[in-house]
Amino acid sequence: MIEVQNLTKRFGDTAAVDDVTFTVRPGVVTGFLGPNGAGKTTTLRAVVGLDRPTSGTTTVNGTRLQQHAAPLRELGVLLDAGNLQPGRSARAHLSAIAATHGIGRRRVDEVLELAGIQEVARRRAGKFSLGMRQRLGIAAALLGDPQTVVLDEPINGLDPDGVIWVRNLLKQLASEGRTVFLSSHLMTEMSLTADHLIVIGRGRLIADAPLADIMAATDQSRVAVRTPHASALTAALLAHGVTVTAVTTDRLEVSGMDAPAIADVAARIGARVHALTTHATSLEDAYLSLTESSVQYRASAPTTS
Ligand SMILES: Nc1ncnc2c1ncn2[C@@H]1O[C@H](COP(=O)(O)OP(=O)(O)OP(=O)(O)O)[C@@H](O)[C@H]1O
Repeated sequence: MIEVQNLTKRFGDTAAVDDVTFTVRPGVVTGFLGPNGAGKTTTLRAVVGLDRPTSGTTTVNGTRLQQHAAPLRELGVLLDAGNLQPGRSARAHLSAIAATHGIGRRRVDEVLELAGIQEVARRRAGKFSLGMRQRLGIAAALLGDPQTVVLDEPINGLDPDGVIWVRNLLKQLASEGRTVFLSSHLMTEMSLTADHLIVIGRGRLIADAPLADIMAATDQSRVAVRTPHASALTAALLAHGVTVTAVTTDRLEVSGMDAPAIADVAARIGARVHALTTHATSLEDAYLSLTESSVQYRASAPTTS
């Protein structure tokens, strides 16, 4: 369990994190989302003891991290996969970390195998691809068989196999009753992996809820309609109070009514329909609507000439 209580972290005049309180519970995968500069890394650095908060507290498994006798056994961390000595082999890297906690060679072999890098264990980590470094970083995070894991962007640079591996690994860790907290900018992957989401923007908490609730609260599902009778169907649909957008002369986008109901309206007025395609709300839609007012760095829309 991770408990963040009234966490504030200032850098000069900037409040990178501003009075944030949340709990990350065991047994589920919790995703941490927010626009660039929202304060995610600052929060994670405070949680893992790398930064001292300006005010507020963070605890891991009920205790301040500094007070744990063997922190690696409590908390596994992946914050910066590039942070390793390039001349060392993967095995030497893990062995050096293991030695600080009296963790034996057998566990080093176990995590090398778990991360799928035992074949390259003797190669210099400096020669590793980003994906292999990520795997090595995750192996290091799991060395102490920790009850809680914190991973910042763990799927960066991974190939599709690697992405699926991380997804299954995190779900497995959660199903064993561990606390799993990860940040990622990759919405589709987050929606496939996380059960619960914590969202921050401009240093403040925006949402702390199950993924399903966040998706349900932003029902932006829409139906694409292909019809040679677009104007007659538009008029009939508008009479039902739904929103209709003409995409091309024979394509409409409808929100506020599901596909069967649209088909019924079309049948009643004798409008032929060639295709009806439902686009469900994506986590990206839900996320954008949640963070709309808290995006600090938004690119302006491209202009068309
Ligand atoms: N060491 C630092 N010194 C000064 N300002 C900092 C420092 N670290 C972070 N900040 C500022 O704090 C704010 C939050 O940054 P943070 O890196 O925590 O955001 P983030 O959500 O992790 O962003 P990203 O998604 O881009 O990684 C930003 O305005 C950033 O410029």
